[in-house]
Amino acid sequence: MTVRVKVCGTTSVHDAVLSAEAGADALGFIFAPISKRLVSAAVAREAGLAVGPAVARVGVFLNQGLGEVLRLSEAARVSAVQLHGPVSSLYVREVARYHPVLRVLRPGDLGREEALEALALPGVTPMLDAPEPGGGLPLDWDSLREAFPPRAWLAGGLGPLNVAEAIRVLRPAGVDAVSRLECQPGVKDVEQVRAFVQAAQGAEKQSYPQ
Ligand SMILES: O=C(O)c1ccccc1N[C@@H]1O[C@H](COP(=O)(O)O)[C@@H](O)[C@H]1O
Repeated sequence: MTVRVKVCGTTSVHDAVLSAEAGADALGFIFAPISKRLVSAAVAREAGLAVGPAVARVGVFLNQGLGEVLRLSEAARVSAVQLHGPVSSLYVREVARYHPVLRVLRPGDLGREEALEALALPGVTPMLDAPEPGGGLPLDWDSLREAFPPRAWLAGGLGPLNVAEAIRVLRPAGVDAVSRLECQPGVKDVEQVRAFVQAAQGAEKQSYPQ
């Protein structure tokens, strides 16, 4: 099994190339207006062209209208969409008609039927994140061992120093991080990005020996 590594909050072509060269499998582009890492569709599109199709480009949205999600995703030419917020399974289904979806859940959502319903839809992959997206706070991984959904990705306060432990405990399909990889909001710290990708890939070799 290969753990996928996503570096989120990309706001420039420079940082996109930096993360791709560090070995990231996916880059996140945040289109939520409240974010300190807000990026335009034009820059995201240019960054995607710079890294090429081997690196996934994920458009990140927080509780935004369906039309806005589809319009920005099309303009930025993303290859997947990440949906945060209390949106309905009908909304997730509609987005998944056009794009592969990472549906973000918080630990408190794991018992909610409406939240879990969306995970059964074709093209929808779960991602577990902390209640405050981009807040840099890790989840309590041990308490999630039983409830962690199959095929799920993990986010929330991950960085070079703790990602290996998170992978060992929960065995996620992918890991995602932003705030611990920056020198300031929206600007990548190259050493942290490299160390994060290496730590995740190294943990994978230990956790899933061939
Ligand atoms: O980072 C943001 O500003 C943000 C805003 C709106 C939606 C999602 C956002 N970021 C996501 O937060 C998680 C993890 O962040 P962190 O590593 O804990 O800082 C990640 O999924 C980002 O895509």
